[in-house]
Amino acid sequence: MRALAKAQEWYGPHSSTAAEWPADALVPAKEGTTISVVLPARDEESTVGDIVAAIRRDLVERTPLVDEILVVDSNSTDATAERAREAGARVVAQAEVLPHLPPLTGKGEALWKGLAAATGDIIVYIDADLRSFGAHYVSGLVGPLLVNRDTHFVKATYERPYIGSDGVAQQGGGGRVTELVARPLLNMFWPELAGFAQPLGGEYAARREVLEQVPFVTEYGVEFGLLVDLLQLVGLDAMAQVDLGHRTHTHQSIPALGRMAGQIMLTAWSRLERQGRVLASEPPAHTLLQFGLEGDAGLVDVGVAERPPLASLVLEEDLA
Ligand SMILES: O=c1ccn([C@@H]2O[C@H](COP(=O)(O)OP(=O)(O)O[C@H]3O[C@H](CO)[C@@H](O)[C@H](O)[C@H]3O)[C@@H](O)[C@H]2O)c(=O)[nH]1
Ligand SMILES: O=C(O)[C@H](O)COP(=O)(O)O
Repeated sequence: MRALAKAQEWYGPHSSTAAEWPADALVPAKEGTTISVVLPARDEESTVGDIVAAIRRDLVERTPLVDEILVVDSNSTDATAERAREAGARVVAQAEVLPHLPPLTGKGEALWKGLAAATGDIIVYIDADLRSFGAHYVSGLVGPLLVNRDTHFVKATYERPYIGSDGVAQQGGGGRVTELVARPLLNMFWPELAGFAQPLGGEYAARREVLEQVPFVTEYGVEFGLLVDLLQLVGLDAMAQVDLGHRTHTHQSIPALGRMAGQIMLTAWSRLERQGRVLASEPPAHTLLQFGLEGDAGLVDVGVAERPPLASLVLEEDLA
């Protein structure tokens, strides 16, 4: 109960809206701090170009807030890399960053490789499948970091509709894994984080030095793992939330969300074990039996791997 009260106390002083952080007012606060926007992208040729072009136009050319736009091409089989490059991003292939390491897959891997390849002091992660992107997403997320040196991590919140195949938007219907899995788990085990309304959202910003000190779970466990690990590393008062308005993106199918849910549950389990809060007599299974519409069934692996804190790797390589 005390932790939940802490979340409630945190909410007011650590919440703001994007309108409070106009890009041009933030430029003087940079004082030499460099900002990289990193977009993980797997087969996002239809959206990535517009997002990159908007950042370039509004936050590089019109207002000099962003120093680098980096797209991590996550094994795309479409024209994602070309579209991103044409729009003005630097593009790196996920497998070609730190190529001496055995490659892993998934979104978390793309984010970790993006951190390794980007140069900025502040890293802003933005999903490349957004259909509602505006430059205020980036300025809103960096605002609290530029203005308050004690803030280390800023997470977005927004209204998330579900847009059906008929194009009709159902208000508040999006974020199904968020509502059915992630938020219940956080409220049960890390109630201090209950004030983060969109814990799974792909838009957040942080100082490089803190991101380099935490592990990155591969696949879709990455956002859940980062929230829990950063809470432990920097504490709730160094974390903030900014309302970016609304967010629409490409929805995944229910079976795909089932796999995402499994990855998030395994991430939560790994953190409970690491924090000494559960003692397992055997590890949880990481396979999921899923059924198709034709009654067909198949096993899928929802196990997640983990990259170590980037700083530990750099240190190891320096010592070698
Ligand atoms: O192997 C992958 C999978 C995804 N992505 C990219 O990551 C972003 C988000 O992925 P998406 O498949 O669209 O995820 P969502 O269904 O939108 O899942 C939500 O919930 C996930 C779990 O927390 C978060 O990782 C997502 O950012 C969040 O939008 C997109 O730009 C993808 O192209 C990769 O780069 N590599
Ligand atoms: O964040 C989530 O819960 C997942 O991305 C699913 O989102 P959706 O229900 O809007 O597709």
